[in-house]
Amino acid sequence: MIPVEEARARILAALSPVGVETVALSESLGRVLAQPVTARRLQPPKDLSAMDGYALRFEDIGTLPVTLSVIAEVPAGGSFEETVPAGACVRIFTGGPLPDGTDTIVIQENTDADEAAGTVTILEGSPEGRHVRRAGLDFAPGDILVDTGKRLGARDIGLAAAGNVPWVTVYRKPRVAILSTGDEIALPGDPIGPNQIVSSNGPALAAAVTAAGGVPTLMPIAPDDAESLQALARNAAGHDLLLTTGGASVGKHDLVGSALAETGLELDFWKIAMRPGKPLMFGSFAGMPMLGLPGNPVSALVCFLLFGRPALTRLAGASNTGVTFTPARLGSALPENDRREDYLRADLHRDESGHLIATPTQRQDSSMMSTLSQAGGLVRRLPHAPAAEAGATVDVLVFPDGF
Ligand SMILES: Nc1nc2c(c(=O)[nH]1)N[C@H]1C(S)=C(S)[C@@H](COP(=O)(O)OP(=O)(O)OC[C@H]3O[C@@H](n4cnc5c(N)ncnc54)[C@H](O)[C@@H]3O)O[C@H]1N2
Ligand code: MOO
Repeated sequence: MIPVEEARARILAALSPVGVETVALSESLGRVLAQPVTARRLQPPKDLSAMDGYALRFEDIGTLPVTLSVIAEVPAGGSFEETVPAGACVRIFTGGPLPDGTDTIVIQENTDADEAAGTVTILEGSPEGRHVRRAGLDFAPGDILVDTGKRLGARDIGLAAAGNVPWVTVYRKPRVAILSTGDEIALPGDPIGPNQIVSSNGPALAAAVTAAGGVPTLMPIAPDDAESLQALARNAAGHDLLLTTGGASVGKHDLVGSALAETGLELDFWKIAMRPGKPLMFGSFAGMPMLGLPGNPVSALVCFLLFGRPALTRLAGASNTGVTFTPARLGSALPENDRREDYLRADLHRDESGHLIATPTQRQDSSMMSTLSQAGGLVRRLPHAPAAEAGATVDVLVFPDGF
């Protein structure tokens, strides 16, 4: 059994990002940048007014009140191409470019306009340069707006758009084959015998892959015979990752490791010091990295979260392949831990003072999907962690969106 951190490091070390493609910015949400987005314009393109008011020469408002003639009107997108002389100003609106000669904005609330006379009286002044957004305040042509390895969110898409970038080069989405194994497994909705189990692993993993930015292929369920298993696994060739579930343990019917080894599986490791998830295996098969998840549904999904998701992140070219933990206070006491690293399903809530409280579920059986679905995250207990009282600080892996 190898430690959890070592298992993840070995998986990540064996993977490299998939190829790239260029997509319209409007289609790029959640995609990972393979080339930086660089600005194609100066933003703002000119010195602009940040307020509705009057653009004037600061030197004209040394003594107040003062009446200036209003010689033009400049809305956002408009312009006044002449130089504003001393004693004059222009009516300007938020986003309007400052004409030459002006350097300061006085907001309209601090003025008294006489439209018939074409004048405005400045009642209250502004410091020099007030309410002016300088050209290039946000960015200049050639500036890197969003860097390689970032998963694009709405804010990044807005920034790229502001930089006049309509296309972006991103990694293509990793393709993941999902092969559930076991004679007892049936697909949801299929005719089902009294001793059969409905495959929760396939649909759950497909959803988890999609939520993590991959494209899942649900393969047919492999029965517990070596030949069918080998044939179905070979059919997955061409995917960027093969996920299997079940058949990973030591029982007579646990064939995944042995059957695939006969047809070229090169195993990197099998068995990790973790609960749930001990029989996890990792290797390469038919040119694909292969992650063999345990059959127990909670074990399969927890292993996906801790190893499959970082693997997908690496394949997708994203830089944040780590697993992030949040400190929380234990809602109930825990006994000391043995040599396996534990991941306990836990209810998460905030107390009146805003502290995150994590209360491990009473029953942690790795077949129980109900407790996994109801939990908010996993409490991590390191190997040999001492007994902990309620209120002690623990690390929690909060379930990500879509998981
Ligand atoms: N003697 C030992 N027995 C077991 C050990 C061990 O170390 N020594 N490890 C246990 C642990 S821990 C786990 S986890 C399981 C993992 O076993 P397998 O990966 O071989 O999984 P299976 O035996 O095929 O199935 C286990 C369990 O999960 C159900 N299952 C399988 N596939 C699905 C699916 N697609 N959807 C829903 N449920 C599924 C299956 O019916 C079994 O009940 O081994 C322990 N045993
Ligand atoms: O590690 Mo198994 O995953 O405990 O059920």
